[in-house]
Amino acid sequence: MNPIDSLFQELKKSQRKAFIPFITAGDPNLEITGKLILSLAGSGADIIEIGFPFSDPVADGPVIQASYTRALSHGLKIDEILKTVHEVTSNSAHKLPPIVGMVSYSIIHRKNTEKFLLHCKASGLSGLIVPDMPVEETESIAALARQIDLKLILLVTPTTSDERIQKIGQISSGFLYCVSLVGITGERAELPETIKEYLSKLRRLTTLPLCVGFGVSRKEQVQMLRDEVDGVIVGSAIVRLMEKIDPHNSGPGIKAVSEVVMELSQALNGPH
Ligand SMILES: O=P(O)(O)OC[C@@H](O)[C@@H](O)c1c[nH]c2ccccc12
Repeated sequence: MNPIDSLFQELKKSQRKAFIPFITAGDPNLEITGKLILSLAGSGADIIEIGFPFSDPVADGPVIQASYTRALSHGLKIDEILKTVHEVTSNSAHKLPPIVGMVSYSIIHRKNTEKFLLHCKASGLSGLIVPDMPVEETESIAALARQIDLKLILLVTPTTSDERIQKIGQISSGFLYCVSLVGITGERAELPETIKEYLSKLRRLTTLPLCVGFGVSRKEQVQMLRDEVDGVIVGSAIVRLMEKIDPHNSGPGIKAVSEVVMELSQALNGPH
């Protein structure tokens, strides 16, 4: 069984929710990405989302764009990201949380799609989040992904029509990425007031686990969401701290990232 499916089954039994931190691959370098994965795994991450930096990002706010720029400034290659994931997942003495890649369709499209998906799977990724998949390509890629048991996680937003939500719900697997707001990634002081209605509408339209991302950075926001969702995704609040990691002395910077992850995952699953 795909590790994402077993995770959500286990969480459901113990009435827990998935905490999903996002980090950019290669910021400040891939060796540190490997160390961050291990550190997040020990700090309460239930799934780890790894962003594949892209020069023309989709929906990314300034914090994540800057992180992509830092990563790409050293000539980062997609194959090297997958190599790092493979090294970390195959060498770890402990069971790691499932890792999903956040990959623009443009990256997939530039490669041979089938080969790329197989390479992702063989490297130890459990799924891919593709935020900009063209509707016409979706079904064939979903079929390929299904064949090799790689989850294909698609996004819905507050402006997606009910009809489309149902369609996306049928094609997606693993979980549904529920974008909390209309806009780009980045920390927000407030989440939309209508978020609970939006989530209960999604519950009626799909049986997939619902994970909410965009704008979430505070304990109070995580606590407000925890009864409505199956998981929470946090990117910018974590990536903002990655900028401070000193590649020559990465310990303190990695610790700072992990502390935030621990705090937020405890807010998600700790006592009310
Ligand atoms: O940064 P935020 O607001 O916490 O949102 C999560 C998000 O960063 C991460 O899932 C993500 C990064 N880049 C993306 C592009 C599209 C969709 C999602 C993403």
